[in-house]
Order: sequence, then C-alpha cells, then structure tokens
Amino acid sequence: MQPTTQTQNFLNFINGKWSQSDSSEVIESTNPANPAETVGYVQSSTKQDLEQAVESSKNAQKKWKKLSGAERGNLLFKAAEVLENNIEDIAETMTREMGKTLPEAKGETNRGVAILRYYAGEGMRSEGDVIPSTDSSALMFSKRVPLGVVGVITPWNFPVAIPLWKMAPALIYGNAVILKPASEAAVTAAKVIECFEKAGLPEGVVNFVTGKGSVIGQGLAEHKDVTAVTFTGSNATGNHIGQTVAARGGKYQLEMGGKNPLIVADDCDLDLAVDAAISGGLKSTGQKCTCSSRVIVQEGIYDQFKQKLLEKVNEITVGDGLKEQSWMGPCATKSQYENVQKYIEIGQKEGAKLIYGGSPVDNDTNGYYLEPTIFDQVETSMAIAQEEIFGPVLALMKVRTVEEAIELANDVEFGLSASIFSKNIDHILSFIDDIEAGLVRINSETAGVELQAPFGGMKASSSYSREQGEAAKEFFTTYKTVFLKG
Ligand SMILES: NC(=O)C1=CN([C@@H]2O[C@H](COP(=O)(O)OP(=O)(O)OC[C@H]3O[C@@H](n4cnc5c(N)ncnc54)[C@H](OP(=O)(O)O)[C@@H]3O)[C@@H](O)[C@H]2O)C=CC1
Ligand SMILES: O=C(O)CCC(=O)C(=O)O
Repeated sequence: MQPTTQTQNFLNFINGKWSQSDSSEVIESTNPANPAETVGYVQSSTKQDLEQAVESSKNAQKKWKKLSGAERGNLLFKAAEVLENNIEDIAETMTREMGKTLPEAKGETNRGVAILRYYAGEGMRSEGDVIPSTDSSALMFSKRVPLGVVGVITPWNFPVAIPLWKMAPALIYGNAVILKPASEAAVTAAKVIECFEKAGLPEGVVNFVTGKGSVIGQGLAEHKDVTAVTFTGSNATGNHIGQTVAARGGKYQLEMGGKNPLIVADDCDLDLAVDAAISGGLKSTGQKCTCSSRVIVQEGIYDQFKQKLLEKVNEITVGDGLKEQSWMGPCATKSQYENVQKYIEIGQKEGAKLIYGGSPVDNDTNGYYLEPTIFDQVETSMAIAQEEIFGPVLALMKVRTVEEAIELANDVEFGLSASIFSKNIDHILSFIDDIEAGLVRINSETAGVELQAPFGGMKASSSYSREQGEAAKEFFTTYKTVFLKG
C-alpha cells in the first residue's frame, strides 16, 4: 500500500517523471537514532518498472551522447548549483536516515557538489589521442565513446557522494544511468535525483528505481541492455554482481570491503597517530570501507599509545547525529547494530582483551547506539582482525619492527587503504613499496578520499578498476580507433 502522506512518499524517476511502482508496495526507511520515526517510504519496484527505466535510458542515451561535452557539463554545473542550494535539507535527511552526524553529512553533500563540478569540467577536456600511422597519408586517432546504459548500485554509508561519484562521470562521458540506491538510504538518494530533475537534464538520461537488491540490483546485473554496472557494497553481493554481469559479457566495476591497517612506528608523532586512529576508525561510527580497523603499534610506543587512545576515546560523545554535542551517531541499521555486537562477542571468545566499550548505549529512543570499542592483544588469526566489522571497533596489535608491521598489515584478504605514522624515511619508503593497498597514506588517517585522484583497492577490495579522478574515464568509456584516409 502507498502511504497517504505524500510528503513522505518517494517515487521512482523514470523517463523524466516521478511514478509509483507497478507493485503498489513501498519500503519504509527509518531513523536509526529513533527507529520509531519514519523518514520516508520508497517504491518496492518490480522488474517491469526496471524494464521501463532501461527502455527510457536506451532511447535517451542516443540523443544525450550527441550533445557536446560542454553542453552536458553545463547541465552538471546546474545540478551542482541545485545540490548546493539544498545542502541543509539533504544533509539533515542523510543524518536522519543513516545516522552520521550533521557536520559529516554536510561535508559529504559539499563533496557531492565538488564531484559534480569536477566532472562538469571534464566535458571540455581531451577525449582521445592522435596516433602516428605507418601510412604517412593517413590520420589515425583514438576517440573515447560512451558505453550506453550504466547501472549504478550503491550502499547506504555515503548516500550522496557514492551515487554522485559514479553518476557524474557516467553522464559527462555520454552514458545514461539508472540508479538503484541502498534501500536504507533511498530517501536521501531521491533528493539527489530531484537536483538532476531541477537542473533540467533531458528525460530518461537519469532514471531512479528503488527496491530490493535481489530484484532491482539483480535485474540491472542481468539485463542485456545495461552495458555496464558499477557497484559499491559488500564482497558477497559485489562478487555475485560481477559474476552475473561477466556471464552476459557486460562490463563491471566493484568497490567492496576493507580491513585497513594503521601502523604506528616508535618514531611517530604520538598525538597525530592517536587522533588518526580515532578519526579514521570511529568517524561515521566506523562505517567506511576506508576506516582504520586494525591499529598495529610498535612495542616501544605501545603502552603510551594505548593510554592516550583510551583517554581520548573517553571524550567521545555518542548520540543523535542531529545534536551538536554528538561526535558519533548510531549504527545505520538494526542489522549493522546486531552484526557489530556479534563481532564484539566473537572477539572476546577468541581471547582478545576488551579494554574499552563493547556495549550498547542506553537511550530513550531505542536508537542503535554502541560505545566506541577497543580490543587489545588481538592476533592476526582472529576474526576481528580479518573480517570487515563496519562498526566502531578498533583492534590493537603489537609488533617489534616496522617490517613485521607491514607483514601483518598485508596478512588479510583486503587491500583498500593503509597508513603509517613515522618520521623515518626508510620506514616510509618501504611502506610505500611493500604495502598491499590501493590507497597508501603517510602520517594521515586511512579514510579521506580526494575526488580528483584514483580510488580503489587491491586484492579482494576491488575488481582492480579504479573510480574517481581521471581514472573514471577508463570505466565509463570505451575507444574507437579511427583510421582516416582521403
Ligand atoms: N564497501 C563499502 O563501502 C560497504 C560495505 N558494506 C559491507 O557490507 C555489509 C552488509 O551491508 P549491506 O547493506 O547488506 O550491503 P550489500 O552489498 O548487500 O548492499 C549494497 C547494495 O547492493 C544491493 N544489493 C543487495 N543484494 C543484491 C543483489 N543480489 N544483486 C544486486 N544488488 C544487490 C543493495 O540493495 P538493498 O539495500 O535493497 O539490499 C544495495 O543497494 C556491511 O556490514 C559492510 O561490511 C556495506 C556498505 C558499504
Ligand atoms: O573514505 C571515504 O571518503 C570513502 C569511503 C568509501 O568509499 C566507502 O566507505 O564506501
């Protein structure tokens, strides 16, 4: 049944129109700080809805790709302006829908504006190369061309930035897109789509279909007319999508988990390292694929580091992300909340020593709040050292040397981000050389992605393709090699 209060009912956006799903069913999105509060309803769409979106995207893309890059860019500049004018509302919706604090939500929305502007500018940049031919009377050049229709499947942890860093490059290079956002953050995503509508993108160039991952996400992965699928989320879902798209000869890009190490060397600036462990590990309630979940500390500084870390973590205020005093909000969903608690239990059973937190935080609204949690004496064989927890949990590990630290850092299936705190250039250089990670950070936290640089991981963290910056061009375009003779 569709809800009666229209202000809370968010529709699909297909062929330039907001429309109800064929199913007449909706999915409720609630506030993790107060699960009794409904943030909105989105459509529980069907394969027929998706079919309409694909048809509309296919038609629209034929005209969209004929516009000049500058014309497409102007529309993205407009979308950026509309988003910028709606920052307050969109950021507040994000906080209410997935829990991150309002300053973080505003920061993310501002980042969305910058992403749109960056890719709008790409419309005026080179789209190929002249290549000398062996025939001196011929002109040979490569020309980048769009792929066609791109399916965008996104998670709930960055409901503005991730859809935009996938959609903006797809659009500027002449593709049409269909966004299927995570159900838990789909209201925020709907508000982003409203910005594209208000910017006046031609109908069908951006479509938005909400619904179950197993129906709409799976439908995008299977559809023969969806040339490429870009995904961020869990490894299980990502690998399944990759296999499905590959089986029909489509192109795919997967950004998945991380178990990111932060190495603290004896010679580091201790205060900076402590701040980085807290910010990188606990901001966004630890729900970033780039968050620092393993803190590997050299024995000479271990006790000092641990003591300072405990002092600083003790200052953290957990609470509703809309309240100014809250530094850390709730877990985004009930299943995240339960999953993190399950890992805290496993850690204790495995023999790690719980030295801080580990429990739910009492509150009047039944919000999914957990204490920031620190484990000591963590061994690399433990599940809490190997598996992505996606919650406010730090695992401390002691090593003798920096070489040992790097070896330990690499001893996981993931390879997204890694950082070292050290003033020793030899340590820094061997870290850059030997660490198995796509993002290598020195004297800086593991999280913190810059939109103009390639983003992605090694090993099980990614499908080896890269997003953002100019690297996005590789995924969202293909080449024509033109040989021209008079
Ligand atoms: N790398 C990252 O940034 C992220 C990692 N994660 C990891 O994943 C864990 C689980 O989170 P969860 O939200 O379930 O992540 P998922 O990977 O299941 O969800 C990500 C997206 O994929 C969609 N999806 C789900 N099933 C399918 C399918 N069969 N085919 C196509 N698309 C599908 C989801 O839709 P729907 O929401 O409707 O299910 C959502 O849009 C977290 O605990 C964390 O460890 C989660 C989010 C981000
Ligand atoms: O750290 C960031 O800013 C981005 C992290 C990210 O892409 C993710 O968590 O999915």
